[in-house]
Amino acid sequence: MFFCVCVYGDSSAVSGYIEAVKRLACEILDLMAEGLGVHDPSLLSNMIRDVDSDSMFRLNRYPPSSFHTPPPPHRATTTTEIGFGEHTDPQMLTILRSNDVGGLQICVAGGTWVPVTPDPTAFCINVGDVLQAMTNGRFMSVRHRALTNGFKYRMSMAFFGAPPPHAWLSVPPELVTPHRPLLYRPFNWAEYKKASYSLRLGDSRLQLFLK
Ligand SMILES: O=C(O)CCC(=O)C(=O)O
Ligand SMILES: [Fe+2]
Repeated sequence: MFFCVCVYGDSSAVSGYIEAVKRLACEILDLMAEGLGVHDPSLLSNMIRDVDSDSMFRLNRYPPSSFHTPPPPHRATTTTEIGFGEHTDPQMLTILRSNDVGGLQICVAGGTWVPVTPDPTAFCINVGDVLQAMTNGRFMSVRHRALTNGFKYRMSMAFFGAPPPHAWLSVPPELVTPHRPLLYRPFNWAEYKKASYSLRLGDSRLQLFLK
């Protein structure tokens, strides 16, 4: 069993944190756009800066596997379980931070799951589906999942930078060339969210928007 709480910013500690990671997300997006040679480097981050941005903050708490099924007395370890099933984050960019308990894994080419070393002093940055679409596939949304630990609680907090519901997710013209034609048809975040709700967590949503 896994618990998650979505927070829309109320206590000053939480809203201070959200403001700081939002700024970080915008800086990263500006650097990404600059690196891709996009003429207006704030084109991506403006989506998150917009007052109507649908960004969200989530706290995840994964009780240890032994919380529900204690290991038999002769065994020192329990098996790990899936705490958060495999998925890609639908938004643009995720700024994730966890306690010192491992569990996050990312899926690399060939379908191998690679553990991310837990570091409570570091941020893990995930590219989400919308950024994949807006960069015409230059940055790829990362498939990931979280396992529970045998004995310890894993806690994580994630800021999901998202566009306003009705903004068109347009691809900068510099990223569309004869060699790299447009991958996805134009859509907005409201449409994408609606499509996501009709699918299962692990389904590949972007496929529905291929041109
Ligand atoms: O807890 C984690 O490390 C991953 C959480 C996650 O993928 C999510 O909240 O979307
Ligand atoms: Fe995620």
